[in-house]
Amino acid sequence: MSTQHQIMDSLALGRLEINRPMVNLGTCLSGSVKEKNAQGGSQAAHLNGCVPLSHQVAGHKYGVDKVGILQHPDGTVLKQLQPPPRGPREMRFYSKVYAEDCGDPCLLDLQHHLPKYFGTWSSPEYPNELYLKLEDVTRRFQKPCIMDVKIGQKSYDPYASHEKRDQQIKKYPLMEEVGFLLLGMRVYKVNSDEYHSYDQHYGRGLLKDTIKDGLSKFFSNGRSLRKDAVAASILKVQNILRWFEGQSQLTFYASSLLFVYEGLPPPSPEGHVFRGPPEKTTSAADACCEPNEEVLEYNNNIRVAVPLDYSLSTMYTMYKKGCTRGHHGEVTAASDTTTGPNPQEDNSTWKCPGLVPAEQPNGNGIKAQLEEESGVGEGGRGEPHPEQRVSEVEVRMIDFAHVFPSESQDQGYIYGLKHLLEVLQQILHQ
Ligand SMILES: Nc1ncnc2c1ncn2[C@@H]1O[C@H](COP(=O)(O)OP(=O)(O)OP(=O)(O)O)[C@@H](O)[C@H]1O
Ligand SMILES: O=P(O)(O)O[C@@H]1[C@H](O)[C@H](O)[C@@H](OP(=O)(O)O)[C@H](OP(=O)(O)O)[C@H]1O
Repeated sequence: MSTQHQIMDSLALGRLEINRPMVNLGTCLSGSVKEKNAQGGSQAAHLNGCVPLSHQVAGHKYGVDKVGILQHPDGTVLKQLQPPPRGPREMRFYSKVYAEDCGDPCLLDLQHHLPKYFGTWSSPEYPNELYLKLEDVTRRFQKPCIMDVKIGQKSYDPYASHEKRDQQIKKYPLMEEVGFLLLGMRVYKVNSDEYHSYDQHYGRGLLKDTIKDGLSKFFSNGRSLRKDAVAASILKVQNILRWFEGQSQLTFYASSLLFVYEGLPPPSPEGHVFRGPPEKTTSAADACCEPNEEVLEYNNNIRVAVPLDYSLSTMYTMYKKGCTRGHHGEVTAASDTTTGPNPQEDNSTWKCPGLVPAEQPNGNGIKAQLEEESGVGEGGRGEPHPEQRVSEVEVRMIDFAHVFPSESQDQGYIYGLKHLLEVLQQILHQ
């Protein structure tokens, strides 16, 4: 039996091993940084029940013999640990933030902006090949529109070789000035029922004066500019900025924000929701123009009864009024059931790493846990209750292969966030 089949087999039998991560971020983050070296190749192309992440919009460096990121039907993704030092560093970052005994309010607050972490996973056949088991941020969306934006003025860390530094600078010389880079996106077009994909080259081609238009493609569904999604994204990014302005213990390089919003249009007055035929995808080098798009202002999914002449600022204010201040002072949509769990309210379920209770060795409990929190019932991608639809935007921080301890604010990341917010505001008010 091939190794791949062995892994598939063990998954089918539910023989998953959830490993308790080694929690020692301090050592890892401050430890010596070795050059990236090759890890033993992974033989698994598909793990049973898992599929390669169809919506992966960035991060294709794994090569042919690597699994990369897999989507599990329980509402999680498995991210293969990258070769050292990146993979272990990312693992220890998650382990620290989600540590069971974590009492640091700053890190507890950070959990709200990250995918939930369920520890590491490996197959019995390949116990040395580790995967990070993470919440699939797109899981509750029917037609997820996804964008990956790398944040910061430097996309290389202080330990990077000259070669690596040059490689990164050459890829996007404007990083220092712009503070962010669009790595990729996938946009659902309601008029054609297709996804348009934009790869890293699209983002690298954006200059200062074209960034706004470049970014607004993410919110253009072929029929309208989704200002509701822009406004909701702004609120989420502002929360992240607030977190960064309040912390001086971590510095992030080459880390991303993952944006997701529901691409399906809101239900018709009769309550019908257009789901469209099965997905089609086009690569959209040529899909950058949206002729005759009108700017409609509608809530993503809730039908908001508003007079036609409502100004955008009124809409935006209305949107904001649907928001409350969360437990940690963060702003969340009133019906937002998707932000991370409040560890102080629920000590039993989300107590940090290792995370998957022993009695759920195949991780099946994760699905129920995620569903319970998102209010999505059996099927995972079912129709959410109308009241939940206002919050159907996610902005989460991902990719922590280059996170280091610090003693000052992360100015590079803050700069990037502020500029990104400026551009989003411009899109909102255009
Ligand atoms: N938790 C998640 N939920 C849903 N999708 C995810 C999640 N994490 C990652 N992805 C998808 O996978 C892509 C790559 O993720 P990530 O940046 O973590 O991988 P990477 O291999 O480290 O990438 P890079 O080569 O850019 O460093 C993202 O752009 C996104 O499309
Ligand atoms: O967008 P591309 O062209 O795929 O470029 C990759 C991207 O910048 C990754 O973020 C980076 O990994 P890190 O962020 O972890 O450095 C990787 O470095 P690598 O070539 O050294 O793997 C680059 O190749």
